[in-house]
Amino acid sequence: MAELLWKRGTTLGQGGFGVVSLASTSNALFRGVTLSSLIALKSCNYSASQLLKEEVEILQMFKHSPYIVHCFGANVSFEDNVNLYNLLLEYASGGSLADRLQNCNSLLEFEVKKHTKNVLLGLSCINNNGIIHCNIKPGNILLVGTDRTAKIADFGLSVTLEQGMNQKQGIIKGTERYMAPESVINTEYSPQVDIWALGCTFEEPKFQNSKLSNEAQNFLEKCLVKNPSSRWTADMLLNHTFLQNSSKVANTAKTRKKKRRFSVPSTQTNPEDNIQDRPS
Ligand SMILES: Nc1ncnc2c1ncn2[C@@H]1O[C@H](COP(=O)(O)OP(=O)(O)OP(=O)(O)O)[C@@H](O)[C@H]1O
Repeated sequence: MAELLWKRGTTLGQGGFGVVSLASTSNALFRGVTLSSLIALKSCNYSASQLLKEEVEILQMFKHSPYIVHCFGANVSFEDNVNLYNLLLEYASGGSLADRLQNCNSLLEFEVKKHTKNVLLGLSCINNNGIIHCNIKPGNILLVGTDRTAKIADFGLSVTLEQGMNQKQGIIKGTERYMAPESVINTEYSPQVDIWALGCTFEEPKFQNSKLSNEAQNFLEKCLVKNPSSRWTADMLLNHTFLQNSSKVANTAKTRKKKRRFSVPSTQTNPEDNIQDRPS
């Protein structure tokens, strides 16, 4: 099978499990997919590549979802006398939602609506296929293409439903400020932890603030229900009134220059804030 040829460029960022770099490719078409000339490489030392190998397997499951970052496979390179394991990913030219928030402090409600809808479509696909992401946060929502489509990335902490059910061994996964109460208190993991994290992603610190529309406020309340069995699922939230007619609202909002904004909690960038396999 044809190899995807690439040349490593500048570093885009550093995560808990590897370094992400920009790379240029020479293949215009790869395994039936038309490539842009740029991809992203998530690389780590080959000897510590188990988590990236698991991540590539999960990403391959979702290669047909437009709301999950596309993975072109993985390969090994020898650079500066080190064997590196590389995940070949679709490049998000818009950066992450965390970058977007850092640059603007708050988002117009129509933009929140658009991103929320896309993330929920991705989560519905993930959760209905038996996977729990476990690390939904602004830094793991990437904005791809000129239309800045929000896509879910970084499956480094993901588990299957079965693994989630058997997680009750004092093992905590996730990024603290986005972790659902049941996972912090009882190390309980179900698809509902992703919904809590989504709520935290778009929650305003002053949640009662009248700047939010009633629909937006009600939507967040459904995400942030303490009891996971009463928390709404991704499919239920996709039918919430907040997300209805989102493109129409986007146009109206644009033309009338509505000033309804979501400010979002400052995002954390310290990889040590990520908790992985930490005994409680
Ligand atoms: N496909 C991509 N295109 C563009 N930038 C990316 C891509 N994947 C990751 N990045 C950027 O690289 C940085 C590191 O990403 P990575 O997923 O490794 O870690 P993280 O989510 O920041 O941290 P952690 O792994 O600790 O949760 C992030 O800032 C992210 O925005």
